[in-house]
Amino acid sequence: MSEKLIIVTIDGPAGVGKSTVSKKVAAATGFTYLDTGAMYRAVGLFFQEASVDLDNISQVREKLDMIEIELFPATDEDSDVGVRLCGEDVSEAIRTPEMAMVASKVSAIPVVREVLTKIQREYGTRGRIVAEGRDTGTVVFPLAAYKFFLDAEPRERAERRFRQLKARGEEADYQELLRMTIERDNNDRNRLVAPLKQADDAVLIDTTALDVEEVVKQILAIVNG
Ligand SMILES: Nc1ncnc2c1ncn2[C@@H]1O[C@H](COP(=O)(O)OP(=O)(O)OP(=O)(O)O)[C@@H](O)[C@H]1O
Ligand SMILES: Nc1ccn([C@@H]2O[C@H](COP(=O)(O)O)[C@@H](O)[C@H]2O)c(=O)n1
Repeated sequence: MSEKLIIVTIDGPAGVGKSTVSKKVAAATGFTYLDTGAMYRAVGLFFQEASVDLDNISQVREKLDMIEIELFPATDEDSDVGVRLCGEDVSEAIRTPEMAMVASKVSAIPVVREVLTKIQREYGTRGRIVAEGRDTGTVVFPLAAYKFFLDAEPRERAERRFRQLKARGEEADYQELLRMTIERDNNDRNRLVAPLKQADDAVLIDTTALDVEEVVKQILAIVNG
């Protein structure tokens, strides 16, 4: 396979470390990092601001036709990918735990997935992509050369999100984060369209007892073969 077609997919549940690990793998390989979650968060923000009735599919379709999402690279490994929504920088607004819950709702709507999956695949045609999300290895890039599924205990993942928010100087309630983590897991795993699951040919890495560097090392050992 020519190198330009190599795509790495990293899927897994909320708070497991996909973004952190994916950015480091992309930096180490010189690949481009694709944060598919940021797209769903941006759609969620757009629908919320436009007071879209998520049960009104024709309204959802009409609003989807108006949306313009632009991702731009994170300034460093510790920052998130930037997002412009119809020209407005919403990079911070999409990163709240509340927006994650909204994203988890809109991501269950088939036409939303259809539109965003098409955009994600267009990114993929460039090759040399590290794509992270819930369905990048099962639906978006089923022929990806390397697929990984990261997992960890829900309490560990809520702990990680708690430490992340506190480190950013943000208010955080561990019990509420644990509740939201479990709710997002249920939404993502049980939806009818593109549910969160390990691709049959994905390498499972249980990160519960591993630190970030150990996870990145395991992935690079396989990708760099
Ligand atoms: N193996 C690990 N051990 C300890 N902390 C980790 C590990 N992996 C990631 N983290 C930390 O956990 C926090 C959440 O990681 P990250 O945002 O990458 O998760 P995510 O899977 O992208 O979450 P979401 O899907 O909700 O966006 C970050 O502060 C990150 O540094
Ligand atoms: N490929 C994806 C990526 C994300 N989602 C949904 O968006 C929510 C937010 O994603 P984060 O990775 O930024 O937390 C997530 O909870 C999913 O519901 C998706 O469905 N498919």
